[in-house]
Amino acid sequence: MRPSSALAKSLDAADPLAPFRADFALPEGVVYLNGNSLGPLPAAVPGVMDDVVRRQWGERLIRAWNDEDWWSAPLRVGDRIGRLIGAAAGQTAVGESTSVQIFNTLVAAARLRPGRRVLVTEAGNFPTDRYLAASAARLLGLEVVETTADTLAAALDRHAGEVAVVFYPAVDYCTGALWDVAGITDLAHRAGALAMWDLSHAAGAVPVQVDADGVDLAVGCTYKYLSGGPGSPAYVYAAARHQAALDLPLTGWHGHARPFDMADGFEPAPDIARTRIGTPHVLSLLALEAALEPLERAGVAAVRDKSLKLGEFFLGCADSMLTGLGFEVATPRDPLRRGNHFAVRHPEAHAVMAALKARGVIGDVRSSTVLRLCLNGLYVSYTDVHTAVAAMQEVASTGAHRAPDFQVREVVT
Ligand SMILES: Cc1ncc(COP(=O)(O)O)c(C=O)c1O
Ligand SMILES: Nc1c(O)cccc1C(=O)C[C@H](N)C(=O)O
Repeated sequence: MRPSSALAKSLDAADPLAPFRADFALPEGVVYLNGNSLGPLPAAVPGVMDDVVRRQWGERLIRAWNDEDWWSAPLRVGDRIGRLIGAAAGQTAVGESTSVQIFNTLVAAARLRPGRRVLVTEAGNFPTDRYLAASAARLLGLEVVETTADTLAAALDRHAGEVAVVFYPAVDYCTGALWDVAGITDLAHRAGALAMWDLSHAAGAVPVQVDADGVDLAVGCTYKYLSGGPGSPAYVYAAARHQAALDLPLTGWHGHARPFDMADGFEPAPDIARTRIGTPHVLSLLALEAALEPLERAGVAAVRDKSLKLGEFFLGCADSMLTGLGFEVATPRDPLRRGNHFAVRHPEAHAVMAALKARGVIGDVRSSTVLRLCLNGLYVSYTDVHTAVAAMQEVASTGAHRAPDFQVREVVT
């Protein structure tokens, strides 16, 4: 059937996840397709934060570390995120920023393979991942080799016996391509290397099975598909088999085996707690904890199923409404090879996105010509998708984006 607003309406009426939209405080008149950058505010979070700030902090004061169990929050919330990425309990902790966790975990990963001098990363990895891989390599005297999924096997052969870690993103932040976590992890292992993954664009969006896939280490941010809020703390996964040997460069007191002994020397906790560093960002951490509930209730598999259906509907709309208007879908069409956002090239992407935002359709732009549109099945509707594509058609066919207002590039794109 030809994609239309009527079809969108009927698909919405039959959508079992439609009620989950009410779990998010989305403003009226906004089509929010930027959950791959900042997930929307879950409706329950303001009430929880009011309690955390006024009662827990305001009234319980320092006692809240025990009474409200602030102390255990990094591992408690870690286990909840662990369930979303296929990790059994005791292997995931929350805290610090994604960048800090990437550096800390990557150095520790390389230290698990002493004598190996190569760190393999993915050429299109998010900039912070590449910058930090380069810095970790400088610190450890390693060489960084950038590969793509197509060139990885050859690079591992070329550097046989030398590769310490293969560090890949599960979903490409720009194109939305989904990498084969199990297959690449296996390749890394066959080369004697460890596999470390950045799950930022995958966790909560696509089914990830870190334990079943034999992943060694992983990190990810929580403000995208987990809706933890701007700057919410990242998570680190360390497979149980590696924890006792994990030599992390940032040895803060929260990762000590007995933090309140205030001992002279650092003795790492025997388990995942050693990945803790300093005092967690408690307010953000507790906002994140409250934010996870709708996704947990819906289940990642159901969200993924709907997101893929939204994707098919989007492709149908794009094929029938955007042809000849300068747009080109850059994300793989194969559902097995795409994550949860679409990359659509347009030579005037910044101006087009500015015009779309003026019409209430919010996405973002990367690599100057790529519009990113995130179709998160948890709260995006078929009608949203149709509205967005209709706005793209209207803007590009009328040249509305060429208005002077839309020629100014914003600081955050
Ligand atoms: C793949 C990936 N890694 C890391 C980050 C960000 O790291 P941080 O939260 O430290 O800014 C992002 C997004 O900003 C990302 O997309
Ligand atoms: N982390 C962000 C930020 O601090 C400001 C604005 C956007 C972001 C993002 O999350 C960008 C995102 N990781 C990306 O895929 O481009």
